[in-house]
Amino acid sequence: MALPNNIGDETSEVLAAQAHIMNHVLNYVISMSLKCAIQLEIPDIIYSHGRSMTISDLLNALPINKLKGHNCIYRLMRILIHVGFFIQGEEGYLLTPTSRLLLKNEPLSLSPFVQAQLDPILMDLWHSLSKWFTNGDSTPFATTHGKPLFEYAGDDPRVNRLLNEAMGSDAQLIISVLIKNGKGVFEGLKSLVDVGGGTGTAAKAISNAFPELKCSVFDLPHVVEGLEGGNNLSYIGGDMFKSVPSANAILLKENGGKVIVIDIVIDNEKRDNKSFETQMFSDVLMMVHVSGKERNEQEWAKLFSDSGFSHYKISHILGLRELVIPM
Ligand SMILES: C[S@@+](CC[C@H](N)C(=O)[O-])C[C@H]1O[C@@H](n2cnc3c(N)ncnc32)[C@H](O)[C@@H]1O
Repeated sequence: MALPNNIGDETSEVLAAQAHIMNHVLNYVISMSLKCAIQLEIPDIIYSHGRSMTISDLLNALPINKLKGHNCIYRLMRILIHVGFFIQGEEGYLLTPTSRLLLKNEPLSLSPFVQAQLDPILMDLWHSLSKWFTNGDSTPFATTHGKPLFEYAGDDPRVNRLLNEAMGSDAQLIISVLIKNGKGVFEGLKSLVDVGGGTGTAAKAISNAFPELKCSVFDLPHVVEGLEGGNNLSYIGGDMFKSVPSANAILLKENGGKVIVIDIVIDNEKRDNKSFETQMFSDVLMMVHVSGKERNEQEWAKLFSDSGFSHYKISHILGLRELVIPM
């Protein structure tokens, strides 16, 4: 598209297109600034301060080279305030509900999720996405040092911990909402296995809320190695592709045959809203990280019917995730 000579509608269109490109391409500035703030423990420092925190107080409290301080921290905070992670009050910086959800000791903290998503081990996968599309072999994209990401984690304790903590932090909120608002889901169950249940965040919460329910966490051996269960909680290591029929992000399966899926259902009707955008993010993320996908309702329906279920119920009680129960 050549730039027109006279300033008019077409020029505005090109300028708007340029701004559109810049905004989307530079979006990583926000994620990476947030990651930096979390690594410097800025949310925790402001929280511990107990009231608005001036930039001088923040600089004094930060474990940074003071020569790099004032101006750069001010600029880092300015963008994070702009997008709603902090508030600039009259007397200094304050937390928002979003930054509270990033505090280290907050039970529902999403900090581990942020750290993992923005870790080079996951970010690197994106750099070879186009190469994968064009190369001649048929390997699934998501390989890290030649292995699927979750398998590779078995060779690298840092990545194992990073992924397990990230998955757990994401699961904590969802499962507490489900236990609070969807108690009926677990009624009548005697035993339940959380397939791909990570280090057991969800199963632990369920086993505590339902002491009569026997819960097992099933995941790859390196994920559950050394983990100890309790009265009604146990850990089993194995490969779901060998011993359990195909499962998705979180699959809870009772011995009697009830299947409970907590996952995204892509909703094309919501095309113009934010949650559709997040569903798209998640779908492409699944493609790149684990050669997986998010499904729309028709695709879920086909999966269930191919697996021998005649119908299913979708309940919208979990924000971005849905509770999907095939019957
Ligand atoms: C997206 S995470 C979900 C974790 C957990 N459900 C949670 O929400 O915290 C997927 C989980 O599946 C596990 N996984 C991947 N491949 C597996 C396999 N072949 N057999 C068993 N578990 C597997 C991973 O180790 C990981 O813990």
